[in-house]
Amino acid sequence: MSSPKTLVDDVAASEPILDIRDVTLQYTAGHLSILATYKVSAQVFEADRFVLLGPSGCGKSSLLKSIGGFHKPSEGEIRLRGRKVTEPGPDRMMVFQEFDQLLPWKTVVQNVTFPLMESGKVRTRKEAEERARHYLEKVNLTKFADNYPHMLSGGMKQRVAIARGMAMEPDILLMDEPFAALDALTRVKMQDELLELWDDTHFTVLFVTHSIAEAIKIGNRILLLSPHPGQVKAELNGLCRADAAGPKGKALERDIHDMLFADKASEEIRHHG
Ligand SMILES: Nc1ncnc2c1ncn2[C@@H]1O[C@H](COP(=O)(O)OP(=O)(O)OP(=O)(O)O)[C@@H](O)[C@H]1O
Repeated sequence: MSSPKTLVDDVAASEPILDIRDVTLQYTAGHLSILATYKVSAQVFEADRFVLLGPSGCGKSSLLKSIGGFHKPSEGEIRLRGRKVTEPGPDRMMVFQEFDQLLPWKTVVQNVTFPLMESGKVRTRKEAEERARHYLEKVNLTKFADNYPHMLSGGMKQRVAIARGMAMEPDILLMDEPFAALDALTRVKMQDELLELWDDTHFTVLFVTHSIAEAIKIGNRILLLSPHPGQVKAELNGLCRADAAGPKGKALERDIHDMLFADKASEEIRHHG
């Protein structure tokens, strides 16, 4: 009789969509060289809700920019479906924290159709419009399709950005603290909506946050990065959504907090000891 399959077997059996291999990211400012991440490795698989979690300045945004093709690693490489990432492309769509990521002179639906037409993802304007309206419906914005961005709340603008990203049907959606600038209630609502959207379409998403609670709520996997320069501290797999809001979620939150700040605590002990 064969032994039961484990999560590890499943992960090993499938090819990763995104393969981050020993990625070191560096900036140069004058004579100064700033290390943002050091030898970070991770693999993201189809339909993962993969969260990059770490304190401010640990290089989360830098890593996302590098995956987006905007920043070349000084060491290591990033592969998307086996191809080395060297430049931006429509196979990786980004959603940022800022509310000004929409084109203010275009309506909501035009903001979604614009990259579809520009990238040649669809052939006709009609096809682009149909696809845009389909995704706007998914984020509950049908009624606002013909409004301009300045007529929308922050949460609604983020929904448009999500619809725009999803309409491109990318290999992976890259989200850089997309809800961080929202008020607490809207943030919770948007997290719930994102999960509902995932239940509906099972898209692959890489989600950056520095909120432990948000990471636990959103992710089925979490990559924990150490403070600056970001290095992999731990990888948490097989997280269960049903546990996130209960006592198991709270215990995990405490464990993650301890893991993230263990170095700081031991440093403080060294300093004061
Ligand atoms: N364009 C840049 N030029 C020089 N240094 C930069 C640049 N962008 C980021 N850095 C530095 O790289 C390090 C990582 O920054 P990054 O913004 O990637 O971190 P982060 O984890 O996303 O932080 P936060 O959560 O605050 O957004 C920081 O020390 C930052 O000062």
